[in-house]
Amino acid sequence: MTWDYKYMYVLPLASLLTVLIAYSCIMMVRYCWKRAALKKKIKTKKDECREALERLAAGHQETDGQSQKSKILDLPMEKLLEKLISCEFNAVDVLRAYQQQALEVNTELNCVVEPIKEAEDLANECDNMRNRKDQHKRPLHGLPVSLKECYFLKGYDCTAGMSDYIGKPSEEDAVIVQVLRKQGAIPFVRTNIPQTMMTYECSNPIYGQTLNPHDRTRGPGGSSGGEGCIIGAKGSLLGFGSDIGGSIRIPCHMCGVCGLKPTYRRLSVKGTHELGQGQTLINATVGPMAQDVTSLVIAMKALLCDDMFDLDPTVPPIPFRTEIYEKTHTLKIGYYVFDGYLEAVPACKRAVMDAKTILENQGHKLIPFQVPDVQNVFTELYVRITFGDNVQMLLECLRNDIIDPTISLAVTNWSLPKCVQWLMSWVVSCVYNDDFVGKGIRSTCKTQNVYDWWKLAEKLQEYKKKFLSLWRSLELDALICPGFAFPAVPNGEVFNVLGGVTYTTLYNLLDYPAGTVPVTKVTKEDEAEMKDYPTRTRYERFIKKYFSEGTVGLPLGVQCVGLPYQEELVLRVMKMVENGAPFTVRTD
Ligand SMILES: CCCCCC/C=C\CCCCCCCC(=O)NCCO
Repeated sequence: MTWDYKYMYVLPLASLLTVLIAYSCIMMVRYCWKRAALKKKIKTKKDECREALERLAAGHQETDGQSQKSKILDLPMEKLLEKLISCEFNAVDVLRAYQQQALEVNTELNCVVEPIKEAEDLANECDNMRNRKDQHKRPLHGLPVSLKECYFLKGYDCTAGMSDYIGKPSEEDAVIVQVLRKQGAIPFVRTNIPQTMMTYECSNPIYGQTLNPHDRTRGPGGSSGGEGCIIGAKGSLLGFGSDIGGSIRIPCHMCGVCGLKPTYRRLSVKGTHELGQGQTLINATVGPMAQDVTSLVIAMKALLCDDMFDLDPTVPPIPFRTEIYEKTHTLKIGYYVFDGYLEAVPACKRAVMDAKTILENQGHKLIPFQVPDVQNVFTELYVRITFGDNVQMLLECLRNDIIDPTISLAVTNWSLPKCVQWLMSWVVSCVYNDDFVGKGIRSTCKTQNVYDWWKLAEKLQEYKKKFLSLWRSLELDALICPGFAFPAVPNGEVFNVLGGVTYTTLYNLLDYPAGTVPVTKVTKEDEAEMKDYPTRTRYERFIKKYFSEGTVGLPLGVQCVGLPYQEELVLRVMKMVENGAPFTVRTD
């Protein structure tokens, strides 16, 4: 028998193949095993939160019906506080009324992540204080407040919708939470967020999707969507959100509530979950959200106190300047209805024009304002900075996670090799007939080294300088502009209209305080005007589709903007707009 040389390769090849198959099988099993473990981890967390809510609901069934409930829920925050401080109402009764209301609205809207179990003890402590008559010293005595899930709370997981953070409870409360407690407030529920908090569709694989209180087929906005929703549905009077691109203002606009994004560090950000805290050019801020402007003022007054300045010495010790808020002199206010990139829909433009009339009727001078270079500023500065690590940090956090469908397209794109992303970005630019997304994608892979980063920081400074000199040349005190480019977006569709964020991101980039106040609602006439909305680009076509029908009655806000550290002036403008347009929070 002779050895056939052609067989000399068979054995090694067969062995190699066997090893490859075995390796693939092992990897597959490992992947499936990891995936199953991940699903279990998420389910366990979900079950824990659901059970906590059920326990709270069961507790309420056992307690007697509350005669005072509707009396409590009908009061605006200012009046409720008066009754709590004067001991006309018990903190425990008020807490129970709001717990019940939150549970009720949550059944349909899914805005609450979990209840805060310490609330009951705090309420009892409040009621015990009345013997010592100490309650007068605490401006938020007995007030239940809701918190976006990203605030650290001792003993609670702070996940931002990412399973990597499940089972890692915070060791300490956020500074804001500590100060709120010292001032008498009772944190009572934690509210939902989008996965990563870097989009405005409020959905994640752990807690699910939150719906808009005015139309369940649409979203509440985000990322503080749970807050917008619970306050808009009257399940909370005061809540706290965070904002690096509009996350306080977008849900306020879409849910018909008020909110303030202060200048960075006017309030302490210590103890809040943020991806990429090493990025310090554009910073996330925290701020209050409420049913009316007076409640925001009460919250700011209470928070800007020595306790906050002691607990976080990076916060400038500037107490709330009531004299600025209460001044009555005539203001010069700029306004615009179009920022130069995506046309706001007619309803959102009208909201600004309504606010303009309201302010003019109060004697103020309004002049047109033109935002310089907004599209370029978004792609070349905002995206390049906020995703300046080539999105590494975000991808690392999501590496072993289940990705929510609302962000999966972005995450898939970012996971591709850079050269493929580069090619894709040009395809996208052509298909969309719009350079916004394409440029945005290219921007996330542009920064290579410290030199690039410094150049970017310089460009940001230049833009800030340009904007300020325009502001100064017009001698403005404040600005008003659309709360957003459109009202609440149909569920699952935010990605198709992402371009709307230029209206809000601008004021994060500039670090100007900006607040959103509801002004009006979409009318039939606004909708009819959508027939002339442009359809040149993909975003425009989607906007036309989503907002030409089914939007009547949706809330619309305007943004009021001031120079850095002028929160009191911004609140004054918001209050004046609110006075002329009493918007009642409505739930259908
Ligand atoms: C993970 C999905 C990202 C999609 C890519 C979007 C690029 C830019 C859009 C910015 C959108 C900003 C929305 C609001 C973010 C915000 O303010 N978050 C609060 C964090 O505290």
